[in-house]
Amino acid sequence: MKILVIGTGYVGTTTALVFAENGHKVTGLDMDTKKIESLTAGNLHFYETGLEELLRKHLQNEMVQFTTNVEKAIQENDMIYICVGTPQNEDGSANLTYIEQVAKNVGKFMKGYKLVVTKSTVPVGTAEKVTNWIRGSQTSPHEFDVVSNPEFLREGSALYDALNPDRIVVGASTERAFQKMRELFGNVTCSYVETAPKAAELIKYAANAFLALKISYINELARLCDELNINVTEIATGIGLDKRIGTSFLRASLGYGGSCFPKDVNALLDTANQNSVSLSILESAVNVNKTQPFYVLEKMKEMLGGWEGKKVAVLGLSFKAGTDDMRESPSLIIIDYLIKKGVNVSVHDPVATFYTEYVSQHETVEKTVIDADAILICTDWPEYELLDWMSIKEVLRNPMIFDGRNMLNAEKLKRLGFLYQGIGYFY
Ligand SMILES: NC(=O)c1ccc[n+]([C@@H]2O[C@H](COP(=O)([O-])OP(=O)(O)OC[C@H]3O[C@@H](n4cnc5c(N)ncnc54)[C@H](O)[C@@H]3O)[C@@H](O)[C@H]2O)c1
Ligand SMILES: O=c1ccn([C@@H]2O[C@H](COP(=O)(O)OP(=O)(O)O[C@H]3O[C@H](CO)[C@@H](O)[C@H](O)[C@H]3O)[C@@H](O)[C@H]2O)c(=O)[nH]1
Repeated sequence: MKILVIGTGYVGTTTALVFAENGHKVTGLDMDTKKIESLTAGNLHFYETGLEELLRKHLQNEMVQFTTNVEKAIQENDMIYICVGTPQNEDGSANLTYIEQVAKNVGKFMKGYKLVVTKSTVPVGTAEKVTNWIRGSQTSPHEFDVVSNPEFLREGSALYDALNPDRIVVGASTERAFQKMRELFGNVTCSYVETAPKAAELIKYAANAFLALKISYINELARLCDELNINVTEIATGIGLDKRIGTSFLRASLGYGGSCFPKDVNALLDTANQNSVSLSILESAVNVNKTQPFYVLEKMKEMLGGWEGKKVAVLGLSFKAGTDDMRESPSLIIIDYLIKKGVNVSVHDPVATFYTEYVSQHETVEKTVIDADAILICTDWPEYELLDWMSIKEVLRNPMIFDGRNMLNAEKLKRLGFLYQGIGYFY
C-alpha cells in the first residue's frame, strides 16, 4: 500500500518506519523543514533506540521518503495517517489546531477517495469534526472515510512497541473503511478490536488514565509505607503477582511525567466535565501526582536539616529512561524548586540536555556529584545502577542518596556507608 504519514515526530516517524518495515511504501510529511531535512539525511531528530538504523535502511531501499509538499503528498496517497501533536490547552482540554489544519488540507487538495486515519490522541467526537473539516474545505465532492486508530507505543521502547502491539484498535463507521484497515493489518497476530470511532477515541484515554491511576495508587501507598517502615516495592510485588492486578505500572516514583499521561488525563477530565460527569478517582490521581515531587523534597529537607548552603546532584533529567524527552518530567519541578530555595544544583543525564545558567550539567556522574550533600535519582537510567558507588562516596560531602526510582541496591549502598531513602522505602 502507499501511505502518507502527516507529522513526523515520535509517533509519525515510528509509524512511518514500521509501515515501511511491513512492506508499504511510505511518505512522511511535516511542516517543520528542519525535521524533514534531518530525516531525509538519515538522521533521527530525537533519541529512540533502533529507529535511526531502520530509517537508514528504508531510505536506502526507497520504501520511505520525506517531504514538506502538502498538496503533492495528499494527491499521491490514498491512505493518510494523521500523527500531529495534540497538546494541552490552558484549561486542560486537547488542542486540535494541528488536526484541523491537516483535515482542511486533505479536503482542499484531495482529487479522489481518501482513507483518513487519526493516530494522534484526540478527544471523543474528533472523527466527526475531522469529517466536517474535510467536507467543509473540499473544492469538489470526493468520497472519504475517517478512521480512529490510536497509538499505544511508549517512548524509550517505541520501535519494539510498534512492532509488537498488545492490540490494534480500529474505530470506523463504514464497512469500506473496516475492510481497508483489515487489508493494512492483514498479517498481524495480536488482538484486533473493531469498534465505533468514538469508542476507539475513548479507549486511548481510558488506557492512559488507568495506567496513571496505578502509578498514583502505588505512590500514595508509598507514603503510608514510609510511615510504617515497610518497603513499598515488596507490596507492589505482593499485590502484582495477582494476575487480576499485574506487576506493571506499580513502580513507585517521583510521579508520572512525559508528553502523554499528564495531558491525556487532563483531556479526559475535560471530556467528563463537558458531559457533567465526575471522574473523581482520576482527579485524586492527578492530585497525588502533583504533590509527589514535593512530598519527596520535604523528606529530603528534613534529612538534610534544611536547604541552606547545600548542594544536590540530580541524576537523570528525562521523564523516563531511554529517551531525551523532558516534557513534564518530574526532574524539572524538582530542579526549579531547589533553585528557588538557593540550593546549588548540578545535573547529569546520559542523553537529555538542560539549558539554564542556574544549574551546572556535567558529562559524567563522577563530576556531577563532587561535594554534593545529597544525590537525587530522578530517572531510571540503568547505568546509574552500575556506577562505582564506593568511589562516588569519596567525593561527596555527605553520603546521602534519595532514590526517586527505587532502582539502586539499598542494602549494598548501606554497607558502603550511605544513608539511603527510596520512595516508600527507607533503608
Ligand atoms: N509520544 C508518544 O509516546 C505518543 C504515544 C502515543 C500517542 N501519542 C500521540 O500522538 C500524537 C503525536 O505525538 P508526538 O509525540 O509524535 O508529537 P511530536 O510533537 O513529536 O510530533 C508532532 C509533529 O507534527 C508536526 N505537525 C504539526 N502540525 C502539522 C501540520 N499541519 N502538517 C504537518 N505536520 C504537522 C509537527 O511539526 C511535529 O513534527 C499526539 O496526539 C500524542 O498524544 C504520542
Ligand atoms: O510503574 C511505573 C511506570 C511508569 N512510571 C512513569 O510514568 C510515566 C510514563 O511512562 P510510560 O508509560 O512508560 O511512557 P510513555 O512514553 O509516556 O507512554 C505512555 O503514554 C503513551 C502516549 O499516549 C502511550 O502510548 C503509552 O501506552 C503509555 O504507556 C513516566 O514518567 C514513568 O517514569 C512510573 O512512575 N511508574
